[in-house]
Amino acid sequence: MTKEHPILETEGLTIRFGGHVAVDQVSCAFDRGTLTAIVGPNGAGKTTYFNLISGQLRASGGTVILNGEEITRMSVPERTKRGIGRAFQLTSLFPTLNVRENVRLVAQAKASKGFDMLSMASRHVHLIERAEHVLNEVRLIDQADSVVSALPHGDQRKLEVALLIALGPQVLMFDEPTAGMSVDEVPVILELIRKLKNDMDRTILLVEHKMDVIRSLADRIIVLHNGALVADGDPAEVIALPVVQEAYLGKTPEAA
Ligand SMILES: Nc1ncnc2c1ncn2[C@@H]1O[C@H](COP(=O)(O)OP(=O)(O)OP(=O)(O)O)[C@@H](O)[C@H]1O
Repeated sequence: MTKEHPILETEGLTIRFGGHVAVDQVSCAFDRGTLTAIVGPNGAGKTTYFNLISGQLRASGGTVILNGEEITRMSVPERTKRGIGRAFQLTSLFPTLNVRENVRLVAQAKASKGFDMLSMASRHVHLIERAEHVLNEVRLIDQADSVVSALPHGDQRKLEVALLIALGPQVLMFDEPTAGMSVDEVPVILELIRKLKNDMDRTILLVEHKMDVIRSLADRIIVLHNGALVADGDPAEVIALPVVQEAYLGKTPEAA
């Protein structure tokens, strides 16, 4: 069997802010059905690298390729349409609407291409069913009638994941998904990401500082430092690298 081409690639991806090179010639390929954690010290360029992939920032140089198509100069909506989904873009889409309506609206936006083929009524039923399915998947069904702005923080984060799933992206990007969560909320989000990962069609990129989260989820770790890719490989091997332990995570191997 021939190997599939990577779903996502960056080639020499670079961005400069004035004289500062925040992402420096990063070349990396991501295979379908994998979860890659992106680690590195504060200011290493992780979020900027995400912004270049999702389209919030335009590259100074290099390319971003999705499914063999160059998307480097496309807008965020164009990239979203092609299959790049990023959790934070969807936060509190319509804070005054309830949870179910928020998910339905995203499902509707996703399905809008087929508008002429379905009657309004059957289409509406289908979208409601799709919303219910997604809310079951993220265990938010009991909050389906709650107004988003009144949801507890943990449930808002679950809704972000629900909106992402409703969008049906091929590449799912999470930037510190457990940041600011209480200890009992963290396992719920991790379990959701694990479930997404087990669906082989989904490719996940995760920026994360917590090593226990990375250990439990990642198939691969890449390390950025001063904007450059300095390590890439199997989690156990990358975590054990002295350079990661000492310089990037500030811990001894025993403590990490
Ligand atoms: N819009 C911008 N204008 C100028 N400098 C920027 C901009 N965005 C990011 N930077 C700089 O680029 C570098 C990389 O920042 P980035 O936020 O990507 O790091 P990070 O690895 O995500 O850090 P953290 O772990 O703290 O979130 C930093 O030096 C930051 O100050």
